[in-house]
Amino acid sequence: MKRSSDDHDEVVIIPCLDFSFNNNNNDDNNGLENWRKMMSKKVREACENYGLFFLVCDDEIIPKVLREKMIMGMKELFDLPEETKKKHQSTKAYSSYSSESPLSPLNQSFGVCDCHLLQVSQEFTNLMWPHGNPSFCETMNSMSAKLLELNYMILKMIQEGYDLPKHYITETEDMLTKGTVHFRLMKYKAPSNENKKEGGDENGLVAHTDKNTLTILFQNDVQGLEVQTKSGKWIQLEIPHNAYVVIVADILKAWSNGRLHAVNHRVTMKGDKERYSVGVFTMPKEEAKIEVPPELVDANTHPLRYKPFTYGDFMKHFVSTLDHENALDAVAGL
Ligand SMILES: O=C(O)CCC(=O)C(=O)O
Ligand SMILES: [Fe+2]
Repeated sequence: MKRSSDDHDEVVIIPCLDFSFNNNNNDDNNGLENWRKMMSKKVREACENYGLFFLVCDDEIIPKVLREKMIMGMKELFDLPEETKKKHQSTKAYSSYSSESPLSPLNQSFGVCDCHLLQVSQEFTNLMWPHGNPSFCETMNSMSAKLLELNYMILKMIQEGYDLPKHYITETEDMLTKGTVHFRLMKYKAPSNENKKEGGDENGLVAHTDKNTLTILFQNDVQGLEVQTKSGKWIQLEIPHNAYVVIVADILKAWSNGRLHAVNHRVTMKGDKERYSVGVFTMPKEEAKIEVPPELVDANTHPLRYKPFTYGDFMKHFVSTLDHENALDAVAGL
């Protein structure tokens, strides 16, 4: 468990789950199966209660050195001239370079769609560097593939946490995944001196819920990610060194009939250090129908909140309104 606090001293304990199988030294299969069952319940509880959890793991899941290489490579990437970075453009949503904007004056980001495919990361690094950058290409590709695998594993555990019949797990997996995967690299500048003199901090990323299924993030050790508790308070997360942050997004909230909490979050920059973060965002296919399993509906305690909808319709509505708070209810709310 890790503490996160805000200015009003509300202390919220965000669960920190250790996914290292080796730390659970069970030789027999039953041990592993029991471990997974127990962990699935913890994952479900954290996602229901907080809409997020911290995850730590051993090198077998994601090597620490890969994480370090990723952050180092990102520094080099964001240091490239603006005109080079702007070459990464696509008509697809969230798949281009975005420089600082009035809404996010400190934030630059690269969205790379399906970066776990080698050809995609090669095209990206060949575009950014005159001779490519085989080492960073390999790092990006490997990191996105590992985060994607972890993302799918957590999605499966969430479903197992609800003890749904086996056939659902495969069907839901097809529904919740199998779409494009967004890999995002972000840099947040430290707030300007002028702002610091006034003791202020600055908006790194505006408040939002994620519009995909499940997000995994990690950062260099500069804090800045804040979440809104169910009681409405904003707290700054103290993300443990080497931990990942797993965030429930809107599609999981809808699928689970509102049981899983899509947590509102934002980035606020303080201090004088730059922050780098990386995220993998899984999303369904456009035509995938998001439908609540009947097992998650209970007339008394959990009446049906969402009618079936396609991911494409939801995104079309969101992109045209940019209404973060009400997009889900507007499209599917009952
Ligand atoms: O930089 C971060 O830690 C958060 C990024 C985020 O929330 C997003 O890209 O949706
Ligand atoms: Fe987000």
